[in-house]
Amino acid sequence: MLRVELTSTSVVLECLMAELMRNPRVMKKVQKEIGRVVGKKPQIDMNDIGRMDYLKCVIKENFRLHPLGPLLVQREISGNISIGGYDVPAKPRLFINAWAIQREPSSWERPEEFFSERFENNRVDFKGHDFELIPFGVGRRGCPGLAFGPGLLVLSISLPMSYIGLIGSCQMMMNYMGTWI
Ligand code: HEM
Repeated sequence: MLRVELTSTSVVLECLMAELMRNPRVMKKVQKEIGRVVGKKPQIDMNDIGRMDYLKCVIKENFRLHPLGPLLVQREISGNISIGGYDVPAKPRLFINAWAIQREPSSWERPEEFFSERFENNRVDFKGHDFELIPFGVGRRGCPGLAFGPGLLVLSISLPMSYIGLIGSCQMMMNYMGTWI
């Protein structure tokens, strides 16, 4: 199980790296923030993570555009229900399409664009209370890795980037992940 779940974090990280390479404007902003908060310190701590507000927006935007498994959230329906005017009988398995929900134009302006600033001064989070952003699922069967999955991403991105730049960090991360997968 641990092997699989570390793989999930590395897949998300890979998408994040790709988005940073595709969006040099965002990458520069992230590098600047990391430089300001971490500088050349040999270690980063929880206080540093708390101060990287832009990186958090970037991570949220990455979760929005690239949910790990678009149909990973599944539920069995316990009783007859009605959803959006459709009657659904008890028992069938319901696949919740996070990919479509997180690109829904009525919830997100310019949904196809990687625009991290949309999360600045925005209460929407991925903790399972805002149903327009559900990369970790929701409710009792939601992902228990929520507590540290995003933290792992911040650490993985910020440490290598503050020293050796993105390309080097990509290689380093891939090597690092390779030791776990
Ligand atoms: C960025 C990383 C991760 C993402 C995006 C992610 C996403 C998800 C999603 C969407 C689900 C289904 C939730 C639902 O049905 O409501 C899930 C389930 C689960 N995740 Fe994660 N996950 C991540 C990392 C982790 C980590 C690091 C761990 C553990 C160390 C973990 C452990 C689990 C377990 C045990 C379940 C099954 C929960 C259940 O069925 O009750 N995940 N994950």
